Amino acid sequence: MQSDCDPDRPAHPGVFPTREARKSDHQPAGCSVNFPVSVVLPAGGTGERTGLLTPKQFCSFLGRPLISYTVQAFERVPWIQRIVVVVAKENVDLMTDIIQRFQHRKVRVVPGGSTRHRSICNGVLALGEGEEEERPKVVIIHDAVRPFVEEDFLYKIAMAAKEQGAAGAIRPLVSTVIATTQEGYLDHSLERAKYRASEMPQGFTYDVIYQAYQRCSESDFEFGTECLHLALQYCGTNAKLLQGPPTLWKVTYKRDLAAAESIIKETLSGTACVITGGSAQAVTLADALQKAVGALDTELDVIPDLLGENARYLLKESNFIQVSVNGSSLSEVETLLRDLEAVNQAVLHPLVVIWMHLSTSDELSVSGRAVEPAAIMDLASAAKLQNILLYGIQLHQSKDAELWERSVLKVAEITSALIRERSPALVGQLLQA
Ligand SMILES: Nc1ccn([C@@H]2O[C@H](COP(=O)(O)OP(=O)(O)OP(=O)(O)O)[C@@H](O)[C@H]2O)c(=O)n1
Ligand SMILES: O=P(O)(O)OC[C@@H](O)[C@@H](O)[C@@H](O)CO
Repeated sequence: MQSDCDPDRPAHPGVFPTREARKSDHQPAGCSVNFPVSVVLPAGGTGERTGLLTPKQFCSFLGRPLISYTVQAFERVPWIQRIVVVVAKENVDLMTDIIQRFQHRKVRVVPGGSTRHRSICNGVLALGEGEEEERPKVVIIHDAVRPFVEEDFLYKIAMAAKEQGAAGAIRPLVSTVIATTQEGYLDHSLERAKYRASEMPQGFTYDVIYQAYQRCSESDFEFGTECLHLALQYCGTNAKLLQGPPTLWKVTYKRDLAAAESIIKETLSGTACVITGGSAQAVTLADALQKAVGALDTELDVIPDLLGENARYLLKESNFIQVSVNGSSLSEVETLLRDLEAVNQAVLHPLVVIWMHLSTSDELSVSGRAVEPAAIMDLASAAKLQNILLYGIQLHQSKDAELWERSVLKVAEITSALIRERSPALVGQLLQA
């Protein structure tokens, strides 16, 4: 086996799923892959261009580092067997902790190198360390700071890489590329229509990318930024280029972190389920809410309970609205919280639970509060420990149609904001609509 790309790279013991474990992975319709595919996620950089001390791949969004979102995007693809994450030596333990904390599978951590190519090379070598038959047919290489990648495009890249030996994602150029003189003047500009931006993911047959790194120069390792070029230059393999979706962008500058957080929050706030308990007034509120919140980009499913068929919502939903009518008991939402804790779905991101208290009798509207705020605050503090964000909204069902409509619109606005922002600051608050 050739010497390391980074001579002082210590092999990091990793555990890959056994062949038997792999066979259990089903393959979704439309993406049937009949050859082994592994992934290398270069994550060994320092993220200088963000201006932050924390490398961008470890910056947290909703309590989880960016790299964990990227790993999740790959580990949920059933035809991907192994994921090698390449991090700076000083971050190997941190990455190992992230894998354990967020219960990532199929992942091995490998120390990176002083440049991106050296890191990627270390990852490729790690994939070749097992028996020959354990080696992947195709290696997908993907910057760890590009978290928004979907299975269907990965499938296209993997299939093209198997056919051609190499494949890469491209996107149209936004700005024109120009060459400058030594003195900082325009030398010439390139005809933008003839060029494309090279993005990730890229795919290679294992032999091509392995040989490319065997044969490339020190200058390639030190200054290169393009694996497709290495495949062409050193293996004569001309990559198939596939136009990817706009979501393949790379987190590079500080503003990109804010953009990534906004997309993550948007992804989590698309749907919610309203549990009515079967009460007629709750159903009336839920139906009105469904129309109002729908207009605010969150789709609501209205269900009476989480029993039988409806239990599936516990496993697929990130946002829950428990409607309670009159009474001051929190028992229904306490039951919901217990059900959510039992399915342990809040490992990867915080769940939102909104307790919506609808008072329909006039005397309660006079007192203004049917529930002691301290009660919901205590419950919310306990739920927060399970990464569940509990909020309260109180509203009164007015007999005045206009007033009722205004209340429902206000509840819809508050509900959408709570689901979208997932703000820790409002946890346990009993908001009045
Ligand atoms: N020695 C290096 C340098 C970069 N990368 C990884 O390659 C990907 C793309 O590189 P880039 O966006 O340039 O990341 P950084 O090098 O961290 O950014 P900067 O240039 O701003 O420091 C990132 O996931 C980065 O962690 C790596 O694995 N090893
Ligand atoms: O140069 P950086 O390390 O910022 O990013 C790496 C990019 O060059 C690379 O991801 C794509 O251009 C495809 O090779």
